[in-house]
Amino acid sequence: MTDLTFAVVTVSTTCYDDPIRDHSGPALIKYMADKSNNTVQWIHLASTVVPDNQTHVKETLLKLSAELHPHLILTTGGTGISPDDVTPEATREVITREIPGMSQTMVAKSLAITPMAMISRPVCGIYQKTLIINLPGSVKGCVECLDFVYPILRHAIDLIQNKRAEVAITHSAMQGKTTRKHHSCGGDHHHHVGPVNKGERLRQSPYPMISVDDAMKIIFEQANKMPIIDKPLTECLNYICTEEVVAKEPFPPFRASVKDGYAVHLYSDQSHEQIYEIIGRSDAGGENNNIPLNEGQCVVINTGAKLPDSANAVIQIEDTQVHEYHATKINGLNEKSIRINTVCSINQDIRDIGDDVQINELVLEKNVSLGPAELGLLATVGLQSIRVYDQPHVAVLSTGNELMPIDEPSTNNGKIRDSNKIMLMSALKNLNIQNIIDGGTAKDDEISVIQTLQSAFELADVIISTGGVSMGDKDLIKSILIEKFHATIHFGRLQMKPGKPTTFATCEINGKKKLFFGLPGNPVSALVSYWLFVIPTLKHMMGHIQPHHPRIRVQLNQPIEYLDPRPEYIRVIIEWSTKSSIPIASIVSPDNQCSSRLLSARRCTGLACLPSKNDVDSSFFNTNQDGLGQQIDCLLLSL
Ligand SMILES: Nc1nc2c(c(=O)[nH]1)N[C@H]1C(S)=C(S)[C@@H](COP(=O)(O)OP(=O)(O)OC[C@H]3O[C@@H](n4cnc5c(N)ncnc54)[C@H](O)[C@@H]3O)O[C@H]1N2
Ligand code: MOO
Repeated sequence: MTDLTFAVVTVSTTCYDDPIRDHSGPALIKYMADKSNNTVQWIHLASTVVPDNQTHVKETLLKLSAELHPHLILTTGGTGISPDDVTPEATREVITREIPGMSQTMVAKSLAITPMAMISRPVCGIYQKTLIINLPGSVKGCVECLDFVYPILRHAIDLIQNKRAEVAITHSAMQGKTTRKHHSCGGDHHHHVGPVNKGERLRQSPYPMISVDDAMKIIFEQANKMPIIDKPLTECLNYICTEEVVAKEPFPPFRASVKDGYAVHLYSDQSHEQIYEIIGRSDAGGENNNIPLNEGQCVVINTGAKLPDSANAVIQIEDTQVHEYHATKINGLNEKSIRINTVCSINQDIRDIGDDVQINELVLEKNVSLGPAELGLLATVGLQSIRVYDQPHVAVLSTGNELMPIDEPSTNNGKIRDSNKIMLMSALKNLNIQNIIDGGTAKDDEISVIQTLQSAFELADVIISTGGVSMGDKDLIKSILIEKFHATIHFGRLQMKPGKPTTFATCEINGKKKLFFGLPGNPVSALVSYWLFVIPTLKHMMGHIQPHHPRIRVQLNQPIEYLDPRPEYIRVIIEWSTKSSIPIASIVSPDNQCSSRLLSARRCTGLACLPSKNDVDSSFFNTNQDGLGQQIDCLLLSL
């Protein structure tokens, strides 16, 4: 299986203004995904939307090639003949070798479908080791044209990469002969190194902005349940059990007294005077307590003690009085006989064998969280260990030269205390994660980031980092993940506020799949992303059947007057009261919920979900005169 990487650039001013309108980019990604099979796996590294601007397109192509080194870049749009169509010109500025045959094939084959192909000007060529292909802008056109050239793509890439073995195999397959030294495909077996514009920076994120729901789906496709292990009951609190448990023994295992009092053998004649002779005692856990009783005899008994087989009722001490005393104490008491002051019935205050748990009764369903009651129950029926989903090892690491440990005194040299580390490690403790690893702090240089990531990957199944995922030239996480750890970045930008640069990647280290959450550095963004994505993922891995936060309807305590283009997750404190039929959500620090301001998360118990301003009409802002705000959905984080 060969992994080949590709990126997609949509060239369209309209889509640049409103990326949701880009359908061609996603169609190309889908086409390539569908082409993955057991010999080639197409890995989508990045997508971006740029306006019809020659410099912009050129810079994007240069930076994508230089930073991500994809095998292939597909552009869609801007290949026509209107003044705005500049993709071919921009591409020509980038490529160092043109492949006219590919462009001619696309035009020739398209002509059989539409005469419009006459005015399409795609350019295909090579920059460094990346093959760049211009495709038309329409969904149908771009997919059709890609399909025309797809049959030679793999071979072209092998040639560009100078993969001699693969090239030879293709040739022999094509020509029905053994390996040839020379061939006629026009490929150059010596790879071409073009100039790298080191000084230039990508001015737009190459990562498409995807929705929170899509992000969640992607994560859940990648996150596998943990292996099942057998664990001693004493270590199983909050684990999810994977087996159904049926009682192998009854509880109580003997007839037991429900009260402190007397175990009696009742007179069969109800009219008999209710005086009972005390002939011994049965203590809880005591031995030799099966004293034979005749009618009118009893033993002193305590709650939970085994009843003599011949006892047929228990009378609580409150319903008796001493009738006669011994001169001295026997077994701690000097009572000789008692009178019962109440009407008794057979079997009263006796727990029969199996009254609480019958033999073969289901005591625990599968996939249940093991809380105190469940563990007590399992102990009751004699289990010492149980099969549960294991927990992942989770590492938390910070990035940034500005960070100093929390026990450092204040300085005036641009340093701040690392609050994210303690915040996220505590959040994991709250989730009852047992194996939390302090993954250290990476400086803003390649070597430090690589070393920190390497050790976190070795120690943990899930890695949570904060910082270094946005657009700064010191934001190294994504490129290092791709280049040094061959990670797949599943997404690198989200339609949410806060938390836009939240990144999710997977990679394989020592034969094991690792999940990487690159949370933004801003503390509130990090915490909101942790709540939204990391908690459900970890719960899912640990076997929770309902890993997602409950979604409830709340009424805001004050009206929202502005909305952001990104759906926003505002921090609220949910107040439940009998006065209102709907919980009231008080916005925490309503005047300033900026993502660096952790005060806006203080005591927060919910994330109220404000819609994007593009998804509502003006009626959203019409609230009642009662001073309260809109009714909206809210994720319940805790009570
Ligand atoms: N040109 C652009 N700049 C930024 C964008 C953008 O789209 N274009 N996005 C902004 C958004 S939104 C966020 S959120 C931040 C996230 O940036 P990073 O994840 O790369 O994080 P850093 O730049 O490393 O740090 C951001 C901020 O957080 C502080 N920080 C970092 N780590 C910690 C920590 N462990 N404890 C406390 N505080 C921490 C750091 O000092 C910075 O102030 O990017 C925007 N920029
Ligand atoms: O998305 Mo950022 O997280 O707004 O500050």
